[in-house]
Amino acid sequence: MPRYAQLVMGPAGSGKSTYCATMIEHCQAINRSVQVVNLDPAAEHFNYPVMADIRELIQVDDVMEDDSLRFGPNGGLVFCMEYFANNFDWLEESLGHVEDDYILFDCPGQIELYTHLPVMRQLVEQLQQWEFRVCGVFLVDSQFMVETFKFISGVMAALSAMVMLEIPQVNIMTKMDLLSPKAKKEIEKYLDPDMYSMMEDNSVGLRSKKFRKLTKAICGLIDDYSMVRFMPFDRTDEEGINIVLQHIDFSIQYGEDLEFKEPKELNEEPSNTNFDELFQDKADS
Ligand SMILES: Nc1nc2c(ncn2[C@@H]2O[C@H](COP(=O)(O)OP(=O)(O)OP(=O)(O)O)[C@@H](O)[C@H]2O)c(=O)[nH]1
Ligand SMILES: [Mg+2]
Repeated sequence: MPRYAQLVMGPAGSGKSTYCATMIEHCQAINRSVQVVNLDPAAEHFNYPVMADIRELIQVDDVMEDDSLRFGPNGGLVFCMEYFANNFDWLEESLGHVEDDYILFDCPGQIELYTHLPVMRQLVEQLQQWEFRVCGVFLVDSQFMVETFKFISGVMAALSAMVMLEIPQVNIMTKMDLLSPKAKKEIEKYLDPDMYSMMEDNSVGLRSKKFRKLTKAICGLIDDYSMVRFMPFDRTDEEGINIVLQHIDFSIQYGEDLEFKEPKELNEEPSNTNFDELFQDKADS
């Protein structure tokens, strides 16, 4: 039986932990069993129950306080993640093996983890060895996406992760609930954008010919990978959350091997099933 995982990635503060908490709530509501593993050794608090927490293995504060290491917060985090990569047996033990596992991994926000450090790739390979089908979920804050150049840099970050990890990836624009109706309209063109026309729109502001050429080359690269699509994520919109989840499920073929389960039978009748009486009461009043 395959197992399923979402690797929830994205820059600092993009909403990864909130995404995990929202997904868990949503899955509980639709009666689906999903667990979260916290992989952020610097996390202080999160609003979801965890199945496993990397801080049981190592914490950034301990690394920073260690006199022989003397790391700052970023170096400390990289050290923790490398330590984690050398101790995957801790994760194996924490995960156990439940049939049809579906696990969200809430990752740290340091962007270098997804662009050039090998840790996340090692994690993906390890998960695949444990029969997980892994989908990358890359989050970008919609607040930063309302201008073309910010958008391009967000896309480049998502693209680096995709090229580095070589797994299916779904890109998500978070915090849609914070946008004004005008900004919401504006952002629609960024969800499924045409990079070239987007560049043309802004080329008046480009400083030099060289800069314009470089931007054009970058837009071409993004277009070639055809991965510029973003899905909007509004944590207050259940239907939208469901669409995102279906999209991710589809990319890892979740549900194809599931066995049909009979719904649980109710043992006793609920107490207020005397509908005749109920309607009669209503009609009388
Ligand atoms: N209104 C709104 N706020 C959000 C949403 N997602 C996240 N936030 C807020 O954004 C801030 C950062 O969210 P987190 O979920 O902690 O982000 P993160 O990516 O886990 O952050 P790091 O783990 O520090 O990298 C918090 O104050 C959240 O309440 C959202 O969809 N809507
Ligand atoms: Mg977080």
